[in-house]
Amino acid sequence: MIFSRLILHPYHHCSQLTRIFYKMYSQSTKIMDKAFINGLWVSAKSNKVFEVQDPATCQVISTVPDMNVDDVEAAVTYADEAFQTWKVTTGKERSILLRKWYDLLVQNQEELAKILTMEAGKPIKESLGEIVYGNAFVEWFAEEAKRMYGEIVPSPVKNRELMVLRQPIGTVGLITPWNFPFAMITRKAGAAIAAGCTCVIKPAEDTPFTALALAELASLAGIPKGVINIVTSSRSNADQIGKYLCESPKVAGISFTGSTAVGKLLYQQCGKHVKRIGLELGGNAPFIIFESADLNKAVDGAIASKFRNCGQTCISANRFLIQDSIFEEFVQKFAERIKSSLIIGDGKNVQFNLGPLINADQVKKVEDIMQDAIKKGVNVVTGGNRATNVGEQFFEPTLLTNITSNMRCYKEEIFGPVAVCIKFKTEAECIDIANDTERGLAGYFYSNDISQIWRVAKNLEVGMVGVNEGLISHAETPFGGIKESGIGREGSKHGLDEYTYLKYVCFGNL
Ligand SMILES: NC(=O)c1ccc[n+]([C@@H]2O[C@H](COP(=O)([O-])OP(=O)(O)OC[C@H]3O[C@@H](n4cnc5c(N)ncnc54)[C@H](O)[C@@H]3O)[C@@H](O)[C@H]2O)c1
Ligand SMILES: O=CCCC(=O)O
Repeated sequence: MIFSRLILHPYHHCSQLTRIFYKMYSQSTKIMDKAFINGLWVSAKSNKVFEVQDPATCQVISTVPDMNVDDVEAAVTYADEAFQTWKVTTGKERSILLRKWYDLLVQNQEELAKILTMEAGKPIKESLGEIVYGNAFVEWFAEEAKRMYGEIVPSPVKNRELMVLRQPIGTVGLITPWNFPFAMITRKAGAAIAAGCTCVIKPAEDTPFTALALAELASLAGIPKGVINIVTSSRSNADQIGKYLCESPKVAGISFTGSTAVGKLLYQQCGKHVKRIGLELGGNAPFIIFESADLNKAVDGAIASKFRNCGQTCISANRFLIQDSIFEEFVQKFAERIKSSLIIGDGKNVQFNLGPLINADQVKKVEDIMQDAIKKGVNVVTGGNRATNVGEQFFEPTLLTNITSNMRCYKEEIFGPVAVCIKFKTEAECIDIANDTERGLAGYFYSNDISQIWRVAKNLEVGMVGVNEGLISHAETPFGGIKESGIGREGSKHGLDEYTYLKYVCFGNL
């Protein structure tokens, strides 16, 4: 059915997008095996490829080029060439092309969601949610492209006029994760292209297909060759590609979303060349429920925040902090909701709303964290095991109490469907626990005490706060963290800042 919809699509040839579907949904032997450089679909210079698996079935979907530093060098050269003409386009011209891209993304959103579910395992409804969310960045930056304002500064001396221009920084390297393989690209590339930059994008090895589909639609929208390039690579080549992007004089900046360890490495590599870098790294979000909270609303928020993408979200609730007077009642309601509303299975089937973990490493990480907690005396209220009856990479939605501060689940970003419930007595104690981490991405709390709401919103050491709300991300608002969760902001009117620099121009002797 999908395939016939795409045949009717007004594309002039069997597009890349169509070929991906052909493989996925008709069991054809045709494979989608190309990266996208300078407007062309290309193999790796080495001709090497690597396999990408469906995390729900562990079956190979297809192969893509396993590119290395030779390929990324070519991509950067083309992107740099394209920058020479792209940087002099007007904001309005860039806006029109971004809008065309957005329109095509919207027209293809159902198909894009299916690709996303296939490679990331996200339940299909949630994938559609990510596509809609990701598209909103392209729409937003199509509008912002026209508003890249400079400043006229009143001169403190006579005979001078002072002006501040905003200019694109150049070619940028965008390195993206597997957990939001679509929206993390549109959030970065939408802003970069709007600002007049060109991009070399390295998608995560687990999820290259949504990136390739995005490039196909960008090309159909008329975004010129070289402005968007996608370099696919296996994990083993990621470090040399990252290093090249950080060190090449033709790359003006890096934007990265992913683990704190890799973010720190890229920061170091960029530091050597004083290169611009935006980092959106791991979180360890507290989700606090105070005794004045509406517990039913808190349970809604807890489910949405904890189990979004099976817990594999940088802003997922990682530690539930619950005031002692309502601890038992909240835990009971939360456990009941987990059992009654989360249905684990292959997300291609609309009846399932909790998918697999992305890969074997992620399953092992969650299992190890669980084993450590069991050894140290945790109480498993529900779940706690791999759901091998469903598939190799599925993990039961889990709720834990009796947490102690020496457990890994107390300190680490779990990135899985495991909810950790910790009791506290006073607001001060809870703020201390919430802030007792080197991370500072998001924090959530439920309260109906207005003074407390102001105090806690201000005292949480994070870049984003949800008050009586568990889902907070929008294209219109600044996304980013403090402490070791990163630097810079994405989305919102601040999103262009990462990709522009200010140039002060002094007109003298007038
Ligand atoms: N902040 C987030 O949204 C986010 C996303 C993914 C993973 N994580 C965290 O990271 C943990 C591990 O996941 P992961 O290993 O896939 O994340 P990762 O940081 O290793 O991977 C993210 C991206 O970085 C690339 N990469 C890896 N090593 C690189 C290097 N040396 N130089 C340049 N690029 C490199 C990967 O190929 C991928 O594209 C997760 O358990 C989770 O805690 C966070
Ligand atoms: O996990 C990273 C991104 C999540 C979001 O944008 O809400």
